[in-house]
Amino acid sequence: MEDLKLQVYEANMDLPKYGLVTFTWGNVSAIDRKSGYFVIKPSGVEYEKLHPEDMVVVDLEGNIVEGSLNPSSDTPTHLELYKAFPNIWAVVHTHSSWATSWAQAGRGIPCYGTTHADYMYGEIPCLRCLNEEEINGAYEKNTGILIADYYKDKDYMAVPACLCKNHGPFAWGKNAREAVHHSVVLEEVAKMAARCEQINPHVKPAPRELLDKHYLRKHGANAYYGQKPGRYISPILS
Ligand SMILES: O=C(CO)[C@@H](O)[C@H](O)COP(=O)(O)O
Repeated sequence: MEDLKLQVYEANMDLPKYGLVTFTWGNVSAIDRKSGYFVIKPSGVEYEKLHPEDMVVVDLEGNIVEGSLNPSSDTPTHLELYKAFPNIWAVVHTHSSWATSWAQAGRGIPCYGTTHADYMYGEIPCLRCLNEEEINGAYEKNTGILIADYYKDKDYMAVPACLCKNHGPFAWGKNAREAVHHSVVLEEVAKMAARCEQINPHVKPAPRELLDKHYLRKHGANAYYGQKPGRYISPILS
């Protein structure tokens, strides 16, 4: 687990490096699928005071397996995503300001150009706000269940990120580095899309041919994790 702790530490340190976090508003985790243990940033620890040995190891029941600090408050959300998405190995949550602005506005981010299309096969969805019972219950767990439920009939790697209304963005990937990369892409396309709509309020999403051209040439319809041909269900095709 020491290697995974170092990977997760480095990925967490990339959050301030890429301007995705203010104070401690973000966390990265990654899972060892053999043991079912995942490593996550400790709660409330400033990045500049963070060390690899501070990372917390948690099992898929939510028990702390290793570590003296409390795991991120978002641990239950990460946990639900690892249970629901067997082909992911890392999760990132931030409050990056452009993506969080779309989340607060309750809007998904349309694909307006090839920057978006290269990584996300269509609109980045904004999921509904949790209801009163979900908010007053196990909020973070319910956030993970909401995301898992949205993607249950979709290819969660075709659009490896989403927005949770009145909260913020979550992203995932095949390792911590890729999950952070998706978070950076998300924040950049959120910024571009907001400005695009300011410049031209009547702007339309990019044509489907452009989306297909850019996404599929990079990822292919079944590029991810050996998915069976014909099984491919993208968020916008289902
Ligand atoms: O979404 C939230 C709070 O609204 C959290 O993501 C915090 O922004 C980070 O919490 P820790 O990881 O430090 O517990």
